[in-house]
Amino acid sequence: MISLLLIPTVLLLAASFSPYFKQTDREKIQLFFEIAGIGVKHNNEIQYPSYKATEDDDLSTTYIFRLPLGIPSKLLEKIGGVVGEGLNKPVLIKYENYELRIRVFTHGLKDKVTWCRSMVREDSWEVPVGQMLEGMAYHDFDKIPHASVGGTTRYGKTVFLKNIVTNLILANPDNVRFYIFDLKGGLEFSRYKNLKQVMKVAENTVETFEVLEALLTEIRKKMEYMKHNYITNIVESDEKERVFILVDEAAELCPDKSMPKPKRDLLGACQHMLSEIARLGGGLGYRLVFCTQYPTADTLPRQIKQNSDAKIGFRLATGVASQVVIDEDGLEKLPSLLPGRAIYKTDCKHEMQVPYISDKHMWHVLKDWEVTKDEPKPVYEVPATEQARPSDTSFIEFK
Ligand SMILES: Nc1ncnc2c1ncn2[C@@H]1O[C@H](COP(=O)(O)OP(=O)(O)OP(=O)(O)O)[C@@H](O)[C@H]1O
Repeated sequence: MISLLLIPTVLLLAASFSPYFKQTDREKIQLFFEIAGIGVKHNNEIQYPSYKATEDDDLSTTYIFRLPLGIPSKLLEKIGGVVGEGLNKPVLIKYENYELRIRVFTHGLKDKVTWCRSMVREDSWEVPVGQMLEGMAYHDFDKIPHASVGGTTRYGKTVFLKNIVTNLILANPDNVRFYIFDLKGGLEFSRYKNLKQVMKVAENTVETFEVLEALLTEIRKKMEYMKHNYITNIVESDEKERVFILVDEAAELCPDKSMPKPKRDLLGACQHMLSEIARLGGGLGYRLVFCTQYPTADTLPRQIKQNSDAKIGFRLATGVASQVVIDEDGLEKLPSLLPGRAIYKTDCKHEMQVPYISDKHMWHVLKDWEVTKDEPKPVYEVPATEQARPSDTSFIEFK
């Protein structure tokens, strides 16, 4: 029989401060198991996780316990909360093959992490998304092409996008292209027009429609080109170019019943084209980052969300809004008045502090890429020299 007596936090805290409790973290953890009933009852005897070993590193101490047979994962999920609250320290829990690892960190997340050049990973499509307890987390756009981002106004979405642009330009100056949809009137990204790697900054819905239409045509041509050359995914080919489509304030593209029909149709078409880009573009080298401060089923279309295997959420007002962005509660519990604090979710979930880059710092590192421009680059054309190469072994063949 399994026994779980979940005890109030106050009891854990009382235990922590009791005179009988001047013990090491390891001994306290062992006691928390007993107080919280984290164990398995077998033949009238409760078996708790038993201590095996301790490992130290610069950031933390990890206590390793052997788990009793038959302990349910639901019970293990609670250990992080129980031990974290009891020790009043940040902890991370891992369990596998009846081994439980409780990593107790010396420090919590920093309130601010300043971006620096050493965070750039040259020649890669990896971008630093945030400082976790364990170190910096990188998002690899070649592994997960699309990301959706949600968060209340002034909590760091635009800074996050600027972080992406800066890192990618420094990492791949000759191979990255950007299309930026700055639907808050071009306030934030207007100067980016002058960057060599930025093809277009669309500042209103009409421009957005035109650019998306051209992009979709380009994507379809590229699809034909790749089919022609037996390339199934750009990542497995010699093609180096990647195209980033950044949308800042997707809610501006949301049709509303109160709008005149032509405007509704225009916005509906924009949303549809973005969904198509999310659906078709990943394998072809197009990466979509879609941000909104008003996450609802209307502002974050289903197809875009389903194709975004990375979700980044800043603080939101309610659990319902959090569900829209990261498919679970949690963003409403992030600290208020702390911009840059986010949850990054792929196949697992981490809380982190997004690196902050000021405009001044950013333009200092990007100044070499500011150019005078005449015309935007044409849409993708199949190069005359690049015809079918069925014998080229670096490409994957359709069977
Ligand atoms: N990662 C960060 N670390 C520290 N401070 C940050 C961070 N990101 C943003 N900030 C602070 O918060 C302010 C607002 O950030 P930002 O413009 O990115 O918000 P936003 O979510 O895009 O807001 P809106 O939706 O209104 O455009 C910044 O000017 C900066 O002072």
